[in-house]
Amino acid sequence: MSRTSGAHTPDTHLCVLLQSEVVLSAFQQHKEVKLKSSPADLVTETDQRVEKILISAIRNRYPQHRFIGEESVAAGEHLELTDSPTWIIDPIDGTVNFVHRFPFVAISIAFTVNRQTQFGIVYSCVEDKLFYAQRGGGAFLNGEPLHASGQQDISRCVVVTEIGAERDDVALSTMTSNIRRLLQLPVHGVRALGTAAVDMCQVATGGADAYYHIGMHCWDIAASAIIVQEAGGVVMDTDGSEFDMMSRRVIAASSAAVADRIAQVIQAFPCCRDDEDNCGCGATGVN
Ligand SMILES: O=P(O)(O)OC(CO)CO
Ligand SMILES: [Mg+2]
Ligand SMILES: [Mg+2]
Repeated sequence: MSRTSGAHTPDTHLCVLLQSEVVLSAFQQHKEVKLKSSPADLVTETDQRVEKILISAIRNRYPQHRFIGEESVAAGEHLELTDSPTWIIDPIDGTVNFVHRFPFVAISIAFTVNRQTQFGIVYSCVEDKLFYAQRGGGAFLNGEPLHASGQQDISRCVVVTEIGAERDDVALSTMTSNIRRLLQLPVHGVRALGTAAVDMCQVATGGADAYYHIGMHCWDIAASAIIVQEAGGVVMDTDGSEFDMMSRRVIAASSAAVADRIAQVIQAFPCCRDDEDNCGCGATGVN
């Protein structure tokens, strides 16, 4: 990468580790909680603060770069992924966990050029686990190489998913029936940690064999998607097509066989793309 469009993971690691101190020091404290799109979509002052500090630190160093940040978008900023160098930031992935002190919360940062992710960093703050991957350079956890399990047989898989923040009937019945369909295959188990970024990183470690979800946003999944790919896993859309971080649909798996099988089994529900304001499907674009 060139000096002007490029950015380097060590700089960003440092930035993320510094901000994790902010997250950890607030973790045990009482938090003022506000609702966003649903009673289960929460934001705290720490989410907003961490995002502001990260963007200002990165902008200082790379003034030409663009940003897509969860809390900036929630505050009304237009969400658009262009060919320009862009940082996609989730300041706290797992805000519900953070509010309840359930110990899985992460800072997630992806960097894209020409809409292609160049590197991704997920720092699981309480666990003190730094996951990262650079395109073509492999995936690592605290400096040690990561490898997906390579499992090919869906009936021997641990599958991770999330309940999500949607509470409408169609989303809830589709989500629960998808879990039921997988359990009936059967799979070995279905898990949910409350943070999509850390869920997907479990696939990169081989601790889980697959993750799927409909309704996450680009900031939840962009960094962990490249971490899964660089660990030898497969990332695709839930309809079996190529992964598109704006589609809000993702399967991350240990192998193409497992990803394909999950795509065959699960059903989708209407969900506006991240980069489409009014798609007309009746579901909200930002939640
Ligand atoms: O806590 P956040 O950033 O809203 O993300 C959630 C999405 O439901 C977990 O991945
Ligand atoms: Mg998130
Ligand atoms: Mg968040």
